Amino acid sequence: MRRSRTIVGVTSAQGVPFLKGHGTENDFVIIPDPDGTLDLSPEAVARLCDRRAGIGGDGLLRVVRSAAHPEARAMAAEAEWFMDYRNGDGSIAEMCGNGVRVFARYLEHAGLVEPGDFAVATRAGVRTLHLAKDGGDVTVGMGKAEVPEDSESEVTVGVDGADGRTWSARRIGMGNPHAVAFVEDLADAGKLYEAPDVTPVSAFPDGVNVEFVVDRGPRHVAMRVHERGAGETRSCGTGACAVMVATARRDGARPGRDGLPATYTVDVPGGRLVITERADGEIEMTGPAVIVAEGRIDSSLLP
Ligand SMILES: N[C@@H](CCC[C@H](N)C(=O)O)C(=O)O
Repeated sequence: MRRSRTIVGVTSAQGVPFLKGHGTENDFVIIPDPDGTLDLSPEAVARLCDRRAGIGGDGLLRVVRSAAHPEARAMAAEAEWFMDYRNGDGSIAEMCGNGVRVFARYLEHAGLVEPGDFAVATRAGVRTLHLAKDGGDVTVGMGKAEVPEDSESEVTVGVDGADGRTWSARRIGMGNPHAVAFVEDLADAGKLYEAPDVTPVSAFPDGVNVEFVVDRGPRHVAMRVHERGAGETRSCGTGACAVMVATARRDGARPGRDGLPATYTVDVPGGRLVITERADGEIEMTGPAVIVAEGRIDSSLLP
């Protein structure tokens, strides 16, 4: 991709600029809106993310200066840029782990950050990122996982007509809500055309992302995910972190023992993520992030 040092203003006569990127095939429409002037309704987001009539994406990343966004102003001293993340159906989510790596790659692509360490503001708080100099993988500090004392839940699939299956699941918060179920075979989750039923419903007042996990080897698992607001996707970064934490708890691999971090490889349909829980409980995720296209949005999609 050609590297650019400027952001074109969103009021350009030829249409609003966009880019497309993905992290382990979790794909995003990226819209630079540094001054936060774009009125991005849920309907507009859903149109842009539509895979047939729009650009297509699991979600959308609006790139806004923290100082220009009411939800991020308080974080502006720590992080210049705010990731305004939206799910493909237009709903708002607190955090996106693959998205924040792609967001960082965009900032580098646009010449807004240099490789090395920097911070990005998200609805889940400030996240620190490390961009390697060679355009390689991106590492993000995802914060600490929330594992409620009583985190037992149940996940049921089969609401799409297949035979119903139910598994116990663990609730994990990674800034956004997750339910992690260990299964014998990833195919057991079925087609996932419909959202799995997750109980108790009261534990997930804002909906939930659901991960299905199988073992692949020592400290190595594979997962599928049904994302809130997007359906089944090829990857979910926060979901992979939730899976890592649930698996480490199951394995008794608590970090802090001997002062050593616990590291797991998590395979997703779209690639591989490496996730570490440090001795202090901080989760770090490393994985790819690429920009694949850029262009301008027709006014029919953003009237
Ligand atoms: N794909 C993301 C998660 C996006 C948000 C999620 N669908 C939600 O509603 O919480 C990731 O990589 O973490």
